[in-house]
Amino acid sequence: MSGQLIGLDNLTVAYDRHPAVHHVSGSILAGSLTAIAGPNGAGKSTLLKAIMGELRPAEGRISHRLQRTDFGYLPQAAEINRRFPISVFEAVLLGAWRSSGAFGRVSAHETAKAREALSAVGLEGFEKRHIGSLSAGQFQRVLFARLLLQDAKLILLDEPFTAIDARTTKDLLDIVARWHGDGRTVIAVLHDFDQVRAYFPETLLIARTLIGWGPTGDVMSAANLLKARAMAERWDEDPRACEPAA
Ligand SMILES: Nc1ncnc2c1ncn2[C@@H]1O[C@H](COP(=O)(O)OP(=O)(O)OP(=O)(O)O)[C@@H](O)[C@H]1O
Repeated sequence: MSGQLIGLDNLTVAYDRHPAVHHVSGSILAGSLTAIAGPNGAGKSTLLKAIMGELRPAEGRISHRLQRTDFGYLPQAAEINRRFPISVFEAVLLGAWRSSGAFGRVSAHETAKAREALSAVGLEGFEKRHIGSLSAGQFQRVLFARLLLQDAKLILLDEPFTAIDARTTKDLLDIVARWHGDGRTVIAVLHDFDQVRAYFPETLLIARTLIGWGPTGDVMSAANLLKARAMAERWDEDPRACEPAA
C-alpha cells in the first residue's frame, strides 16, 4: 500500500441544507480495501456519492488527482433501471467506454476482454440474454463483469451483496479480493458485519459523524458498535437531530 489516494477534510454533505454526513476527515490509501459500515440512514451511500463526485460538499473538501474515468461505481440495486433494452454482452461492453469513448467502436480486444469478464463472473453462455430477464444475483454478476472491463483505479460498491445468495456473494467477494490483489483501491458499503470482519482490512464506521476509521478489528469494537446504535436511536426519536451525541 502506498500514499493517500483520496483525502477527506472536514467533509459535510447535506440534502436541502440538512447534513447527512458531518465533519468527516481522513485518508483512503492507494491499494486499500475499506468497508463503510453503520446503521440505516448513517450516511454511507451519501459518503460514497460524495467521493464519486455525484454530491458536492456543503462544507470541507475532498482531494484527489483522479480522473473521472478512474472511478468505477456500482450503485445500489434499487437505483439501476433494468428495463433498458440491452443484452448481457452489451451491458458488459459499457465498461469499455473508457477506451472506446461513449459512441466509439468496440475493438476486438475489448470484445475478447468482455468475454473473459463474463467467464470470470460465471456467466458464459448468457451473452444474448436481455438484462431484464436475469435473476438479481445474475445481474449483479453482469455489473461486476462490467467493472472488470472498466479497469478503474478506485472501485466504489454500494451494498453489492444485498439480496444476493451466499454462493454468488462468495464469487463476487473473490473478485473484490482479486481487485485488491491487483493493487486497486476498493471501498464498499456493507451491512453484514461478518463479511466486513472476514474480508475487509479497513473499516470506516459512520453514524452521520465518524465513529472510527482504521483497521477493522479496532474499529468494529463492541463499544463503537454500541455508540453507532445509540446515535441511530437518537435519530429515530428526533429525525431532524443531526449533531453527534456528546
Ligand atoms: N436524495 C435525498 N434527498 C434528501 N435526503 C436524502 C437523500 N438521500 C438520502 N437522504 C437522507 O440522508 C440520510 C443518509 O442517507 P444514506 O442513504 O446516505 O444512508 P445509508 O447509511 O446509506 O442508509 P441505508 O443503510 O439505509 O442504505 C438519511 O436520513 C436519508 O433519508
